[in-house]
Amino acid sequence: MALAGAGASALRRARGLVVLDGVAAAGFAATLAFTIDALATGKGFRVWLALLCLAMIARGVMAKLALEAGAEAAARVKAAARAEAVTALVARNPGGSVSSAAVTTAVVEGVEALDGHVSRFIPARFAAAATPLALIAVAAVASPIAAAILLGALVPFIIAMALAGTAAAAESRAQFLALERLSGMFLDRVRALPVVLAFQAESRITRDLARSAEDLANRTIRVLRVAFFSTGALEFFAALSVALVAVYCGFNLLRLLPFPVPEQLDLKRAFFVLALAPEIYLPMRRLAAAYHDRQAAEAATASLIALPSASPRTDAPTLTEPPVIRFSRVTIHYPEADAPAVQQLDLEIAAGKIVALLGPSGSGKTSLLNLLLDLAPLTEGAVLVNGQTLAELGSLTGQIAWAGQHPLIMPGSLADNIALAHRSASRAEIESAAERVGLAAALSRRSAGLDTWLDERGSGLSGGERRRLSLARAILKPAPILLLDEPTANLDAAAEAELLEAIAEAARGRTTLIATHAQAVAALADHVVTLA
Ligand SMILES: Nc1ncnc2c1ncn2[C@@H]1O[C@H](COP(=O)(O)OP(=O)(O)OP(=O)(O)O)[C@@H](O)[C@H]1O
Repeated sequence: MALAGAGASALRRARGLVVLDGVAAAGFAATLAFTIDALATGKGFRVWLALLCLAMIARGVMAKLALEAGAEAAARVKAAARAEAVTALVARNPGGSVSSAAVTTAVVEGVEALDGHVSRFIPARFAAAATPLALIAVAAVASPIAAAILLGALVPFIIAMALAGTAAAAESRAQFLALERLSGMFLDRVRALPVVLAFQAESRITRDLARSAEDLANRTIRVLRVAFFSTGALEFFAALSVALVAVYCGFNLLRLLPFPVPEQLDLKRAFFVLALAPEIYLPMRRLAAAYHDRQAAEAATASLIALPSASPRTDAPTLTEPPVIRFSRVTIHYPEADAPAVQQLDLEIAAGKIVALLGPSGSGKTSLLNLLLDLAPLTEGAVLVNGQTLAELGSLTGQIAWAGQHPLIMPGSLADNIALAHRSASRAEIESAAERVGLAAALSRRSAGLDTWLDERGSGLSGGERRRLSLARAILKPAPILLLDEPTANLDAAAEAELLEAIAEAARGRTTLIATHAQAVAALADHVVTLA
């Protein structure tokens, strides 16, 4: 995912602040050394103490500002990543399929995992690269030998960091995959809850979920174990090098070193080096602490990259009249299928006329409707609207009223669900659409009428009522093209006869394509095409 640019200025600020923090650390060590020296000599003690306090305050302020800048950068990167992932999903390639569980985990947990990487790891990595060597160079001004000890001790520290990082990478990836598996499983089982209950599979599903949850817990513990071990090793080397410097400074001050050295430290220089030593390791310890954030982000990024990407579609210019639609030698071949769903089809729907598609199940009727909705891939040929190809025009979906075979039902009232197709419809328009498709009888049985609450499964609606709801949406939406997919399936002959009038009325003044098995519906058409 190309997230370059998002949060870049906040990140630059965070990096600048961590460098300034290094400068303040040197200032703190210097003022501490001079304060101690002034305490011994009695000269300028108050001035040095005031400067020491100032250095401490400056460090606190800089740490706070760096945290804020890191958090701001992370918030911007996460917002950009989420927007990019959602745009890619909405504009995904027609006919491609993505597991909704993988998408949910990638967009929610995956994007969230970028937080620590941007807010902590990136500034910490910059500080670890820039500060330790600069501070060792500063320490060398006071004591070249202490600086050499600090430099030498950096080597095992860096090796320990690299080893810990490699071990953590594999564990983090495994943990993220376990999380993805558990989220996917949970989402699927919640969706299929009525089926689970109907087949009395609750205990088996509970066991499966418990196993997945335990797997995630075990993998999380392994990640934590690697993190604790690596932190322990790093703290050991940091403490060891500070101790070595302390021993060297102490023995040098007391002139008790068992070997000759070319320098003699005084109290001021010894204190300066001693106060500076922990500061040299601090950025690397912070980096090690933030290393898990990087691993988590890497594991999550793999899932984000796996999401399909497609450039957002442009919308076709608004059609003021029902258009002529022509399918010219159209072939639809789904990427996963062995054979094409539709091959070399020629078909023209005159402006404002109705064409019915008849044909056995699987002959490609729905696929042809889906082609106009950008939901099926155009493998060969062209779809022309008023003589222009869809590729030239852009997406027509905003100008199509559509009643599909499996209407999407959102949690909300029946009225809200009808209005999904046309958000600005008035209550009177919604009521009229519901009545025209014969929902009135169904509504009279429910005390709340159009305000009857539906869950996302549409529980409580019969198959026929779902069809009617779908048709009501298509009737409500003012669009010059109408696509109906099996509008009378699941209805008995009497209900079908009732709906025919509503369909004929809905098609009036629109270019209409109806996929159907019903001869009565086909009889409404100006032209009937039978697919092989
Ligand atoms: N997303 C898809 N990926 C792969 N194959 C698909 C996809 N959608 C449809 N197909 C296949 O394309 C062929 C045509 O399917 P389509 O749904 O268009 O037929 P249909 O005539 O509308 O069938 P029905 O009358 O049962 O609704 C079928 O073999 C189907 O399995």
